[in-house]
Amino acid sequence: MADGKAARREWRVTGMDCGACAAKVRGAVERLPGVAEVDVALMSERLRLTLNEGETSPERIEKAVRGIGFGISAKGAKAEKPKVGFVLPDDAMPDDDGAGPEPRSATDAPPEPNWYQTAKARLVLGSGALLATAWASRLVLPAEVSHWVFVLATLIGLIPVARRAVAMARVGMPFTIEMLMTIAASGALVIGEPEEAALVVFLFAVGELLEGVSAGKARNSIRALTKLVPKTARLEVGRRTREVAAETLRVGQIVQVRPGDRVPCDGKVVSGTSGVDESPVTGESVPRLKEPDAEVFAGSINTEALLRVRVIKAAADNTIARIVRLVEEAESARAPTERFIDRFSRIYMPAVVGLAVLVAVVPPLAFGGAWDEWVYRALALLLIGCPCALVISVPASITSALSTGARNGLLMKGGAVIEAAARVTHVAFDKTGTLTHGKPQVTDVQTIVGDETGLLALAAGVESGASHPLGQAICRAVEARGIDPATATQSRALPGKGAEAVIAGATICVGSPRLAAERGALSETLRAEVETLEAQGKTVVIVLLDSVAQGLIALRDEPRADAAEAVAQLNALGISSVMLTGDSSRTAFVIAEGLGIDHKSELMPEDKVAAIQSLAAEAKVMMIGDGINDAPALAAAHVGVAMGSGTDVALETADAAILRDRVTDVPGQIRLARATMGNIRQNIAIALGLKGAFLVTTMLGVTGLWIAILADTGATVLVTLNALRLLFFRPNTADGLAEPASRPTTYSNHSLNPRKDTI
Ligand SMILES: Nc1ncnc2c1ncn2[C@@H]1O[C@H](COP(=O)(O)OP(=O)(O)OP(=O)(O)O)[C@@H](O)[C@H]1O
Ligand SMILES: [Zn+2]
Repeated sequence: MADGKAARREWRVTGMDCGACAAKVRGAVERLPGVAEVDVALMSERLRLTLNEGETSPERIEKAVRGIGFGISAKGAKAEKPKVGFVLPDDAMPDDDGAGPEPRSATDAPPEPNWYQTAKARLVLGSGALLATAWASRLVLPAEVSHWVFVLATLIGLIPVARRAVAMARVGMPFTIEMLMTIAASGALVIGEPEEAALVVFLFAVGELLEGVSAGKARNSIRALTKLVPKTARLEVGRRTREVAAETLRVGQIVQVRPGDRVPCDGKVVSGTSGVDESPVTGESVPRLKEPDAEVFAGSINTEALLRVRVIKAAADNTIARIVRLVEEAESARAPTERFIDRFSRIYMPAVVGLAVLVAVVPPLAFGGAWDEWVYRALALLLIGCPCALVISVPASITSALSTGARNGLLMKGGAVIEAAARVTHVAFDKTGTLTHGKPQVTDVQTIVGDETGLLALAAGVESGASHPLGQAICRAVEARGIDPATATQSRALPGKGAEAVIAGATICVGSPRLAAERGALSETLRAEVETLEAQGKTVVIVLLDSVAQGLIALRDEPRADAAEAVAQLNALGISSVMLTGDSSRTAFVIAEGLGIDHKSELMPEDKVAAIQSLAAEAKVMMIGDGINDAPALAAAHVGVAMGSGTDVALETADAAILRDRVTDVPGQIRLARATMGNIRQNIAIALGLKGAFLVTTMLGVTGLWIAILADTGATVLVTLNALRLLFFRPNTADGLAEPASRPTTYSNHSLNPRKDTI
């Protein structure tokens, strides 16, 4: 076994355009001894692995990656350029990382170079120019001379490809696209078809270039987000302000944001009131009113008045940086379909090579066919076998979808999550903070023993410091009435039931009617009172002193304005929804009726997990919660979605997140996922369809070599363009790109909450 210690290492890898490239990088290093947990991220151009340096040196890793044609540099060093071919002297390579040291994180990685500045573009231009020269030479020069110009054009395009093919064969990947190309083009030279060979090589280079364009587009549209954070900030120093680099801001410092400026950091408003447009972070373009104590995000725009903001996050941890990092990481999490296609191409490529050998050899030997003709057809078959379009079909769509999602405040952690979300049949909502605002208001106070002030002081004493929304609401109401909370000791939460503390030697408990009943404190009159309030959709808590009811407090948490609309939209998508709550069944019933949703009530926290598990056993379940209290339930669902505004959301705990406080983003996310899967299906159909058609025409001898590669390049173009359509998908309009809109079905809509149209 390994001696020495294994350490996690990270490099930046340049020149990767598609899933196939990433797979090559992975393949090249995976087989080296002492290498484990290889993770290649295409969008963030990152290679991470665990390395036992006793067995393989970091230099060996770098050499392996360079050998197959990519640039690699250890994090912290200057990135180096991918080596593509000898047409391109090193100094002609795009200087894509500017001067200076490697950026600290992926989020401030250099901008994507324009497609025409890339090495691949130069290769296309170079071999295209030679091809044109060769054609022109045919008009003026003798045939033998122009023959050699075509040979030269072929070699110039082919040599870099062949070198990569050999390097990959040496690390155990003999059946690559590059190898197919190399065999086909050199075979064409051997049988005396240099013109076709040159054209094939040229078209292949065009195809590679186009892949790069698609990857760059999606990468850019994510990175554009980080550009929204201003470079400088107006830092308060004493009574003056000084312009400093936004990156250097430290937590606790105060910055001034003038109207029209972008906020330079995640922070808390210290003074000033102004509308702030948060669209870069949440996708929500209606400005939000920010008052002292409100949180603001880096990148949002102050629209009205001067705000003074205290920095609460360092630049690298601000919400926008976290979103970009998440999306970049999501992109390296591969979808099941993608893995299937990988496996498929692994069988498919050797199969194509085998078939090509048979086609070349069997007809001439067995049936006396002409060698020339059948070798030619075999070479064409090799090119048809080129799985470029197929290989990029899934990642191209997923990358576009992740990008569109991020711009609309919908985050999904990778292809697997998108696939699962597209298949969801049931959505379970947590009630508090998800379907409702999560800010309950005290509506009624009734006493049994003593007066209202005394009752509220006891309740607030127990709840002070409580994190439960009901507890906080009680404290707020008590403070608003100018009542001092009683001094409590030994406070503790009774999860799913209430809270308890000791006040003046007595045990005071604030909790659900069920808890009161368990302690034998729920009299008939009290029960009737509770039922009346619950029938109005209110949550009732009872204050107990040593198990004797002192009175009750009723609170009401308003459903979000678009909650009913969201349920209706889910219905229209053919998805059933259910509300899960710890609240009493009567309260839950009233609220659920208003929203047109099923419900399960009086659930203890562990019951919620069990409810999800039993649902998940027979259906595809998405669970929506706040991501903090609901982490176990979110984890039990097929897709766990955290919902909340910006920094509130526990982005890291869920599979997906919704950054706006909009319930209708739940159907929006499902629509985006379905559109993405539809797009992927179209791409696979395009790729395989074109291959199939040209397989037939090639075998019949109707089409030849360059048509075969043109079909592959053409399919790559179509697949790329089709995937880019997803960048324009609007998740919140019912008629998506790929999925037909269906009529909203009617649902029962009772008294309490008439459905409001918010769209
Ligand atoms: N701190 C508390 N103070 C008073 N009552 C509480 C407290 N915590 C829980 N309860 C009581 O227990 C019930 C269930 O609480 P739980 O936290 O499981 O659900 P919830 O968060 O209120 O609602 P949901 O399940 O919809 O998010 C509440 O309705 C309330 O009656
Ligand atoms: Zn590629």
